[in-house]
Amino acid sequence: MHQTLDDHAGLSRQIRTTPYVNGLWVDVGESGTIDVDDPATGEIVATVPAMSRAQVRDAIEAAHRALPAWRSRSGKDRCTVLRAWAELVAANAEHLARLIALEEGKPLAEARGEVAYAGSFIEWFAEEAKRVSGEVLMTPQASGRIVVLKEPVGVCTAITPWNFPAAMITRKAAPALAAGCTMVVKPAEQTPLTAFALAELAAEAGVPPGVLNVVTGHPEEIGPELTTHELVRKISFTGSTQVGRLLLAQAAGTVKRASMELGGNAPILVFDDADIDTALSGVMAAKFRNSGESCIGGNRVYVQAGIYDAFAAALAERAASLIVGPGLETDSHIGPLIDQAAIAKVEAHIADATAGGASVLSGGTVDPRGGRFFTPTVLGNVLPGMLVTREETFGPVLPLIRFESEAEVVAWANDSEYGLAAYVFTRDAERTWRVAGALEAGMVGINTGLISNEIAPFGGIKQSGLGREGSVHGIDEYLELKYVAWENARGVPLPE
Ligand SMILES: NC(=O)C1=CN([C@@H]2O[C@H](COP(=O)(O)OP(=O)(O)OC[C@H]3O[C@@H](n4cnc5c(N)ncnc54)[C@H](OP(=O)(O)O)[C@@H]3O)[C@@H](O)[C@H]2O)C=CC1
Ligand SMILES: O=C(O)CCCC(=O)O
Repeated sequence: MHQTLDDHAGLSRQIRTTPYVNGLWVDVGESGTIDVDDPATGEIVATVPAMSRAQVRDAIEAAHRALPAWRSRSGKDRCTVLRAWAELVAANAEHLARLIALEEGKPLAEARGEVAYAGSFIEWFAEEAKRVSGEVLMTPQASGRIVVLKEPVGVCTAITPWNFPAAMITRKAAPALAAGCTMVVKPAEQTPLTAFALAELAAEAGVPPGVLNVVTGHPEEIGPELTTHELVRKISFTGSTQVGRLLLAQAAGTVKRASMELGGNAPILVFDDADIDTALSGVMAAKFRNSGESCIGGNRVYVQAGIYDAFAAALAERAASLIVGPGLETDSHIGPLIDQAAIAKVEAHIADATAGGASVLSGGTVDPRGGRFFTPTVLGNVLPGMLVTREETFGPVLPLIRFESEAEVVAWANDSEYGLAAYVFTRDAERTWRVAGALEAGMVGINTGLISNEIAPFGGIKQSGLGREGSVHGIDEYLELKYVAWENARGVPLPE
């Protein structure tokens, strides 16, 4: 089924509004429908089928049937298909960006950046498909060899969030397909249209039926099928730590492999010796990218006492200059938040901080536009332990905490069950490596607030997750090692 959207979205293709299973578009959901809205207006822009658990089981079985043919193709052959997918994503970049801006709400410039980011994972893993290589080792005796093979894990499922509707799919699907696995993806219910569009482009690129499937439905109903079906050998999830824990527990029953990209509470440490302009730009980027709706977004900003007052004033000025507006308006810097629950969370964090003595240096309220628009906010004199320093705010609120010593700030930064990203601004090389080593995080940005790219291993420690995505390591999440011990008959020694 096709559905045409209002012209205001400026989409250049017709959009798909139904799940994609085994090469077919599934028109009817046996569990009703799900509305997709434009967070800028609250208007329903599409209604998509909610599949039943049995329909999702069919998708898993289709992925299982597609596996033998896909895994037996050469890495070079899979590379060609993935490369064609990447090229189609690039060719349809503006359409995809507008779709993302429409259903997720992010500013167009950021949506375009996300499409490029999403495409970079497909291109990267297309290349990696050719480089999957094993090992040949000597046995303890001279008469044998150990051959280590890398084989695809098998059928994988992915559950993805709404905040990066394209990139979180390609960061999982591209390495899975490159490795020879097949996949069933369940996108967030707020952003299924981007997922359908990616599936359509994959099909046009030559990804065979059943190799990449997209299902939609109510998570409590279909989630257990994705995490417990015997044929599924791996689950990959990006989202909240709370849901990640639940999925891990469900998957434990059939001992599946798991990759988990979960919540964060990224600290930003700005030392007196920082280059102030670099630090201001870095903090703004780390905090306000995607309107603060990012797991690696700076959640709490520690500023050393010597520069605190001037830094706070400059940040408040920069935040006040950001333009709030619909993602599809080209001059917007901060789009609407995803839903009313997100607004409520932001308000609760601000209320808790101000009740404890923090001051609002900029913003602090729902934007005059109303709806889901929130004014970029800077809070001063925030104290460690306040809600805004403990929980992921996932919104445009930047809390500033004054610190005196390196030891003190490292202890505060590490006082969290999360360990995803951290940022440090300093010009002292010795401090750089000392602090980067001491921070409990999977990723540390030094003098930068932007750390995401396809080349780097993305992932967290502690309760921020398991495994790494992107980089040369990302494909290993979809490969099993098999070792074959080979002995010469009668133990005849082999030549060196
Ligand atoms: N680490 C990250 O990248 C992200 C972190 N978050 C954090 O989580 C908070 C809440 O956001 P939210 O969107 O609710 O995040 P969730 O973790 O609830 O959602 C992420 C994905 O998990 C799915 N899901 C939710 N519950 C289940 C379930 N029981 N079984 C199977 N799948 C499930 C969602 O489906 P559905 O959409 O259908 O509910 C969605 O596809 C945010 O404020 C933020 O703090 C959110 C998004 C990304
Ligand atoms: O916030 C997230 O859900 C993780 C994606 C962010 C990124 O890759 O930069």
